[in-house]
Amino acid sequence: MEKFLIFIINPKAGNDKGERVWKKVKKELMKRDIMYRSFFTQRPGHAKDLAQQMCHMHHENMKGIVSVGGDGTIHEVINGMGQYMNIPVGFISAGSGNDFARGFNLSRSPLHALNYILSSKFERSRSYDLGEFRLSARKHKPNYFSSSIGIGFDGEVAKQTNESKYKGLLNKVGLGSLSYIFTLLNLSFKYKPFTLQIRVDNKRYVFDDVWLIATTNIKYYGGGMKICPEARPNDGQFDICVVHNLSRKKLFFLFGTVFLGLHTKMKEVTLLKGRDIEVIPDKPVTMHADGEVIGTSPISIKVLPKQIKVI
Ligand SMILES: Nc1ncnc2c1ncn2[C@@H]1O[C@H](COP(=O)(O)OP(=O)(O)OP(=O)(O)O)[C@@H](O)[C@H]1O
Repeated sequence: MEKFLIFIINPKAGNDKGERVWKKVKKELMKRDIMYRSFFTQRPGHAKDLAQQMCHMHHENMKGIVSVGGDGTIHEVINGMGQYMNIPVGFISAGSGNDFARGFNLSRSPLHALNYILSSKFERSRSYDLGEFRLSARKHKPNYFSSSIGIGFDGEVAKQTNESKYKGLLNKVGLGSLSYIFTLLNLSFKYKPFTLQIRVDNKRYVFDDVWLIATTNIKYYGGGMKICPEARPNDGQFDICVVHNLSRKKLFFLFGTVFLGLHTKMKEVTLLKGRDIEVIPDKPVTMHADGEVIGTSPISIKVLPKQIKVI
């Protein structure tokens, strides 16, 4: 039996861009007479279930599994793959942020990315590091992330935006990204920083007045911010950025400089590197993994070197 590609499409990604991107991709696949199967997600969490079912049923007949959507969709696909992480994954950008494409050096143009996927030798896909995390310090079963985990201010921005009424309204008029800026501005006057204990490999640190901690596999974050400019997805470790003792005025300065990675020069920014990380704030703070809200701290994070294959 000829091997085929599986596409998992989030039609709602990028304010319905997923559906539009898929139409173009499908046309190209038909034109080139490519063997594939495709599935649309119908709800949050569905991409994970689909990936799990497809890997279970077709792992022997599959060339690869391609996620069409944003960072949240590929996050779910990877979490559904479980024991089948040896199956190569592809990514066609249709989200609003698409840091996965930036960080893994993939084209953000859907048709270029498709072209690249179709011409690649799947068995020779490169292996990259993957993140494993457990909530409540090692008691929970592991979940995975490919790009980053954000703890604190940005976790709260993600949570409050998703719960807001204005996100839906702005999405309808194609201005969904503005909803994050609204929440960010609002929270920047209200957010209460916290004290943090963090263990990175065998070293322990304490930081006061912490706004956020980002643990990243790639340098990009939140739609192109260079939060950890030295992060590489194949170096066997994570880069960590702790923002602490920051005045509210300087918070805006940080947002102005982070897209170029120049925030790292600020004395309020500490950068660390490590493989095995435990984060314990003095109160529960909201966290996201690859932009998806995952709950509240504490959390333990571990690098799984060369664990995923990216087409
Ligand atoms: N059919 C659906 N209806 C509503 N939400 C969905 C559906 N399918 C998936 N989702 C959810 O859509 C959310 C957003 O997806 P995704 O992150 O891929 O796009 P995005 O937010 O536009 O992009 P990015 O994360 O790159 O900014 C995810 O949380 C996912 O669970």
